[in-house]
Amino acid sequence: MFKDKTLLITGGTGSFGNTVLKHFLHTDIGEIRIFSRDEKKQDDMRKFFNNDKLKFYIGDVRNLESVREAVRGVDFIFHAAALKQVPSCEFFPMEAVRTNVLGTDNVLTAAIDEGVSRIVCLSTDKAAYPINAMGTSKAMMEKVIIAKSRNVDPARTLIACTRYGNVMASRGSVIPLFAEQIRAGRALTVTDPSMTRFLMNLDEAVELVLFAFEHANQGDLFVQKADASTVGDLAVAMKKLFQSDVEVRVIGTRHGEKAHETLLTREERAKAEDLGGYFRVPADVRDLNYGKFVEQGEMVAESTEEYTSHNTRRLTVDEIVEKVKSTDYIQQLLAGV
Ligand SMILES: O=c1ccn([C@@H]2O[C@H](COP(=O)(O)OP(=O)(O)O[C@H]3O[C@H](CO)[C@H](O)[C@H](O)[C@H]3O)[C@@H](O)[C@H]2O)c(=O)[nH]1
Repeated sequence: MFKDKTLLITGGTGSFGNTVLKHFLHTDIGEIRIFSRDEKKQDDMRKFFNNDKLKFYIGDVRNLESVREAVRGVDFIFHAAALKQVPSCEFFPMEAVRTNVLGTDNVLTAAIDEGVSRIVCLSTDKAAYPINAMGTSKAMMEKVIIAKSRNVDPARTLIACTRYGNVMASRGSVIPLFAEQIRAGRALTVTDPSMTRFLMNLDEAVELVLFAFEHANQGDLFVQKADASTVGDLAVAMKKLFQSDVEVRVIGTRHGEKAHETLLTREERAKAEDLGGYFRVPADVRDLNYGKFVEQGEMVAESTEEYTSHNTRRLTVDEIVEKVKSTDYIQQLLAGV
């Protein structure tokens, strides 16, 4: 599907963008455009990949004109640009609104006007039953996606969404933090040992986007089934991996944190289609006129449980060690790079 096509990745200098390039740059794809705000990161990538298929656009999803320029002539978009750190969004919620909600609206507006044929947007488990500003802004982003998708012909522009769990070793996340603490011989700062998170690696995150890309109907939301771990077990696994005997110190939860994450709400799971490794949640395509449902009776959702990091399969400490060890970040640390 990608032969000779042009793919735009918003927020493309992040770990997701880099992993997509690892998978795609040497295929028969025509061009990959990286759109982001940071000229330094773009320059590093330009030098690192040194490939004519790769083009760079400086801009900000908050600025529609800059998005329009990058979208011109594009066939497909992976929309990854976001503010995604939970604590910082708690302090600057309007910044999350500007990037995650208004920015997504800009990307979709430009894409629809330009007739981009497929767009996959990246969301997070924190958007399901959100309690923090980051999750709330991503929940609104999902609503913008579905509302936009209702008014566009899928044969011209198809829009889908994916929801991730925690991507292991992503920038600013707990695994690099624990690794640094171990290297410095300091105690591991565990917020709450019983807190759970879905653990995904970057390749799985890209697989999820590609699965959505291939299988989506208009407005669909996709999640990948994933295993989870407690933070306490993650700390034990990191100590085991680095053969360290540093202490573990419990510091209490941070701003806006949930004990457990939800990949599918109960309502979504009731209508989700089980596709083996993935769930597809179709968009609610009813219009605003509920009269016909009242007259003809309404389908009642089955009583299904939500899909959370608490009720999914729990990894053992040894499984966490293996999973964490598979990340490039840890491989490089172990190799002393
Ligand atoms: O010093 C710390 C920091 C974090 N944690 C715990 O480790 C787990 C993971 O924390 P991260 O900061 O790595 O991740 P979050 O769950 O807060 O959010 C992360 O996952 C999101 C997706 O769900 C987004 O990708 C977001 O960018 C990323 O920060 C949490 O239970 C947290 O409480 C600790 O125990 N000690």
